[in-house]
Amino acid sequence: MFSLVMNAIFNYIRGDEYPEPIGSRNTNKISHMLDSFKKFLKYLNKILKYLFPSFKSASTFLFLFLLIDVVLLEFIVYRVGLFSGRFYKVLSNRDLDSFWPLALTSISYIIVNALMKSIKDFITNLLGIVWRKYITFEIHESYFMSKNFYYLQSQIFSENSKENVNILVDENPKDVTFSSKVNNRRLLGTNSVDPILNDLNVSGTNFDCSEKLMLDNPDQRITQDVKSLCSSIANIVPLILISPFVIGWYGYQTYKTVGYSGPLAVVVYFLIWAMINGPLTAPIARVIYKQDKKEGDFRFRHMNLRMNAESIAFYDSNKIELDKMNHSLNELLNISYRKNWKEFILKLFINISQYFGGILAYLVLAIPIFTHVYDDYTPTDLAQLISNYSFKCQYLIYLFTRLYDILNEISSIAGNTRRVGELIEQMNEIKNKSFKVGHEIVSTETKDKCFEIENLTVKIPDFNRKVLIKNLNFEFIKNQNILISGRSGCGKTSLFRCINGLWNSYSGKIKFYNEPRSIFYLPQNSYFNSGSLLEQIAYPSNQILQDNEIIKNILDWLNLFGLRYLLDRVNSDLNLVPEFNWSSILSAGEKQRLSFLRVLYHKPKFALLDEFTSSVDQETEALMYEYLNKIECTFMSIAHRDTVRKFHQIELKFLNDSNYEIKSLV
Ligand SMILES: Nc1ncnc2c1ncn2[C@@H]1O[C@H](COP(=O)(O)OP(=O)(O)OP(=O)(O)O)[C@@H](O)[C@H]1O
Repeated sequence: MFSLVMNAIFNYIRGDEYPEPIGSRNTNKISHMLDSFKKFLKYLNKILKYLFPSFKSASTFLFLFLLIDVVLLEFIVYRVGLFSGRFYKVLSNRDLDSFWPLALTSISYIIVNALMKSIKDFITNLLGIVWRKYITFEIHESYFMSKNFYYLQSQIFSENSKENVNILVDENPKDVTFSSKVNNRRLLGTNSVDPILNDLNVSGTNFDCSEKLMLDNPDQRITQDVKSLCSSIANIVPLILISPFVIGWYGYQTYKTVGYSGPLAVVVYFLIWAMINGPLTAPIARVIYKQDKKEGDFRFRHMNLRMNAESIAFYDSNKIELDKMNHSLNELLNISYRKNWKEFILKLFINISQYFGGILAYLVLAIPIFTHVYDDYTPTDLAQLISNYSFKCQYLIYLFTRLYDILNEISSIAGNTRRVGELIEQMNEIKNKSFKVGHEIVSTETKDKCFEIENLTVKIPDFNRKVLIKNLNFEFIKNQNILISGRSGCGKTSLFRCINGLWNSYSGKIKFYNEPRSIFYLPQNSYFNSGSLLEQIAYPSNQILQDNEIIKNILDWLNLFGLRYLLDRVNSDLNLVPEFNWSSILSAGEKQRLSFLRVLYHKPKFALLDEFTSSVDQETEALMYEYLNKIECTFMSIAHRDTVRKFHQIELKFLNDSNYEIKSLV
């Protein structure tokens, strides 16, 4: 038993089923094992809290009920197993008086047995569903909180300490070390990127570039890994808990019949079985992990094709996509073939051992029978003894192999625990560490000022930390619309990311004089979710105003911006939820026009607009800008066309070498 437990734990600890992390090959194996085991316990502890939120939770009751059912089921199985022996005796003796009661009792037991087994399966599945609900709801809560879904899927590196909080939204600078280093350099007149990065490294408050906030397939972890983790735990934990007692009981029963040789033969048989089975199973666990990963990649490719079907069709790049898709499929199939071969050898061995296990009881019993131990038994009693012993012996073998399977399943549970645990931990890190920036509002009477930017130096939050914008100073105030221009890739959207709080890879101050969340953003890529036309316009608000005036305005805007025909698609019902996906039926310009209605709907005082007219004609573009003025919205807009300059009072232009210029347009 000990070797079994050790084998299962070792399987997990040595990390065979996971690809070895780069750079870890030369590290001390023992400490790596201990480290992995500690991690496993840490993640398990976290997950157990989700599984049993309280003593009174539904999952606690279900689990206890399941445990009771499993114990009773073992008792019934034992009783049912002894019926054949009793039938042997009754039939050999031609004892009709005992036959009918025995037949009725056995039928009743069999019905109860079937009922208990079905209840066990039912509760196990129910528990799996309840646990999945608990974990997934909790994960969703964190995944959608603090924009975790964005950080987990973007190539963004975290920062390693609170000292790195570079956003300064009030009057008291917090990032003294970092800011002062940068400022000193600037005072000395050093403007190149390297000295700033060197300063970062020696100051001890550097970014932790080894810690990337990207996990592979977070969607797979939430949708699949959680599901299989919950059902595996529901399946095996009750069995693990009762197995030692049931094995002890059957071991004792075989001992009572034939002495030590009974349980000893089973243990020896099982140890040989485990020694061969172990090396055959471990490589399969490795392959399963890789296969899961390849399944995720393959599914992602199909999803990607679905999302970008039109672009790919326009490029006429079917061949490239087909090659890539088939390449991904081939990788998956190759692993599946390998797994199948490995399973063939394992199953061959399992089948041989199962049949051998079937005759083991008779081989063991042959010894006392041929050495005349049971000479005083009548043939009928001997037949009953052989039947009973054969059942007990075979069931004991079954219990050992079941325990072995359970322990092997632990490595799959450990794998899923790790994947789900990593996700939970990563999300907590984003929440607790300094990754997300908390915006504060500077208390002031000047409500006409939206924010003020002081000495802002923005870096790309990747490994290289390239500086995009250096020492930027400006303020965004009412009725002073700002045009942001500059060559592609110079950092225009990145400035919005910093203001929004998506990136905190910057130094300097962003002082808000209005609630930061009241600023309305129109991102470069229009986004539409499923739902009614009204929901698309009211997005991102989920409390939709339905009064007559608003509806009338919406109908006017749809008319004005050439989107009236969209009403035909929803039977003139703004609240109708259509079958189609808005993103796939709208043209790029229509998407921009429909997104723009969101600004009109929300009427924000301040808005940040990222190339929101790049796909519409100039006439409509002018109308859109005029409407912004009409609703008295002050905006900063990123745009490339000269024709929009007249709608702005200030231009912030990004130049080469992270420099910029600000000029008046009036
Ligand atoms: N998550 C990211 N990880 C690494 N680099 C990034 C990331 N997001 C943006 N970048 C890089 O940052 C630079 C600035 O990007 P940004 O989106 O701000 O450009 P932009 O000026 O808005 O360009 P465009 O006019 O083409 O939209 C680009 O070189 C881009 O590749």
